[in-house]
Amino acid sequence: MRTALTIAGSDSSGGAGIQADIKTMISNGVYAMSAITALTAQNTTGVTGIMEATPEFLAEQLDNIFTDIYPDAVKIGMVSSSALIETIAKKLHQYDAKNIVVDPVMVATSGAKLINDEAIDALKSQLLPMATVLTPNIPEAEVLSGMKIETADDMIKAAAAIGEKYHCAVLCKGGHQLNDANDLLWRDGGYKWFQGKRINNPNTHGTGCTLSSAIASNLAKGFDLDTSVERAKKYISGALAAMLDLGKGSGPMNHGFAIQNEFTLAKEDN
Ligand SMILES: Nc1ncnc2c1ncn2[C@@H]1O[C@H](COP(=O)(O)OP(=O)(O)OP(=O)(O)O)[C@@H](O)[C@H]1O
Ligand SMILES: Cc1ncc(CO)c(N)n1
Repeated sequence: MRTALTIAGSDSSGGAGIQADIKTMISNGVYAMSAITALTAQNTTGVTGIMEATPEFLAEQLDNIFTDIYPDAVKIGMVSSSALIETIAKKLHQYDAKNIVVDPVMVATSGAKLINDEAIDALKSQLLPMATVLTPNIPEAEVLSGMKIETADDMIKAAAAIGEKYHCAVLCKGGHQLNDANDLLWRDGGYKWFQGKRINNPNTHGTGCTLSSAIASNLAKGFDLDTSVERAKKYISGALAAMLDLGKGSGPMNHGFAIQNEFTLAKEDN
């Protein structure tokens, strides 16, 4: 079985972060591992607290993972401080990690800030150059490119500027802001649109985490980047279309839609 690692923050409400990543990885057929950068106390209405891991303890988690079950792909999500970013960059270099998907998490769906300002420079200088693919939404692409994004053409320009600067592929997500469910992949000097059918579901907590983990899972399985993005879009569309409705805010998706079949008896039990 292929293996994938998420390096991210825990979401106590289970819809985003580490929990979304692990659910996504299982559903996409890979073995999931995690190195936790921070605990968050949050639910669908907001984040009330963040407790960071120490850089030493994050390093220890990564040492245990890489020296035993080597991950075929790595997804990086919420990393709130420059010390944690430096630790991740050092360890991924040391273990020659492959297929690195960086989701430059800055703000939660609920609006809470998940990265310190000082960490954005470290993210740019240390993590982006290691990425196989980077998955910013529009506000994140604006911060990383320094450009305002108002049109689909601006998405192409910003993705190209980021990709050329940091030598990585860039998937700029139209998401809820601009282009409905159409995402732009820039790589190797060219670009391609991935058209998604917009699903009328207000419950989008953790969509960014889920998409990046689905891409990592498919890269781990040996699919090329275009195919991995295609398959990840199909997975997230299915999870949104399952129309789970939990919580008082923007709720989580049903990550398990693809594996809730007659063998799990999940449908009969609910
Ligand atoms: N209503 C929707 N219908 C179909 N696809 C959607 C919808 N909303 C988002 N997506 C898709 O979900 C994926 C994640 O994109 P999104 O822009 O929501 O990420 P994000 O803003 O980083 O998420 P988060 O709020 O978790 O940080 C993208 O492929 C996007 O096109
Ligand atoms: C831990 C965590 N990571 C990422 C996000 C972004 O949705 C979130 N809400 N929580």
